Amino acid sequence: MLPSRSMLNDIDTTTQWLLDRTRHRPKIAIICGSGLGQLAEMVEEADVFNYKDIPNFPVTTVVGHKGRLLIGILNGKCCVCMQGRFHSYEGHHMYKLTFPVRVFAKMGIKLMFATNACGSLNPSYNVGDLMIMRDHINLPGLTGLSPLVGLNDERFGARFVALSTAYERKLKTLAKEVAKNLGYNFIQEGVYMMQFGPCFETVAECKMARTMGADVMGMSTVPEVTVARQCGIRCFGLSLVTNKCIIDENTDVVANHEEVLEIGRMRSKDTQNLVYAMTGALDLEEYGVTNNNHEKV
Ligand SMILES: O=P(O)(O)O[C@H]1O[C@H](CO)[C@@H](O)[C@H]1O
Ligand code: HPA
Repeated sequence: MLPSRSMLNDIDTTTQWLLDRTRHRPKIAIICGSGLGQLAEMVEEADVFNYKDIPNFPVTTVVGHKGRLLIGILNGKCCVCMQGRFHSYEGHHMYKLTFPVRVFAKMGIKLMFATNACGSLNPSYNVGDLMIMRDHINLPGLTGLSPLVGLNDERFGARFVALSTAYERKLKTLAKEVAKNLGYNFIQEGVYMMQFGPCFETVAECKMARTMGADVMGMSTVPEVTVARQCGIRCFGLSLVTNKCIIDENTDVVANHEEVLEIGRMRSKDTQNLVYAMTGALDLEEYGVTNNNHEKV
């Protein structure tokens, strides 16, 4: 279903509903990927909302995605954190699965950190590596499935959105500095390819993706970043390599979601520490935040 005028009005309703129920005024949004939900537990003084209680919010159906929104303080910065995201393969229209991002824009969010689990295509990557997203390839988008298809509400941004600057350069640099200070020797920087899911890729698809320039494959993040960029939100993407994509027809090893969650748990603390340190190091004034009050006035 394409967005209608009334669906666009739902954004205002949901934003106001949340702002009426929290004293916080977040400037940073964080989205937790599969198995990475523990990140949300670091948010202090949190007002917590179950997705099912938030008007117009979709609900999560995937194991490893808890379905809670937390609004509070992370390392001195006011954040909203999605403990669990929505995926197109769950049956959500791209417009609906990115609904929270538009709500965030209305709330005044300036920066978005999106995390995800992914399979690696790049032979030099290892399971457990964290990849800073340099860029993405939007396979569904290139074949006509974009969250920006349909009615465009100019309040959120332009009809035609430039994505050559999808991932903020300053945030990539900051991530590398912070990772170095933390002594991480498992940091990569590369290109994430989104496929629609929910099937893991065939061998031929992996070979195609590698040829096209992808370092990792996943089934999320790109719609959220697309909408965030339309709204002028600066984005940072972090992918945890939870498995290697299978590029050999003669093996019986197969990808599976349990392994994805297990590696997520294994790297949970390291991912948390990186996001925590980055958040603390951010100078929000550089991102147009002049009033850094945490609370409503
Ligand atoms: O992208 P996130 O939400 O981290 O989840 C990844 O893990 C799931 C597959 O195991 C897929 O949903 C894939 O996109
Ligand atoms: N492919 C697609 N999505 C994924 C993978 C994968 O191998 N691992 C985790 N999410």
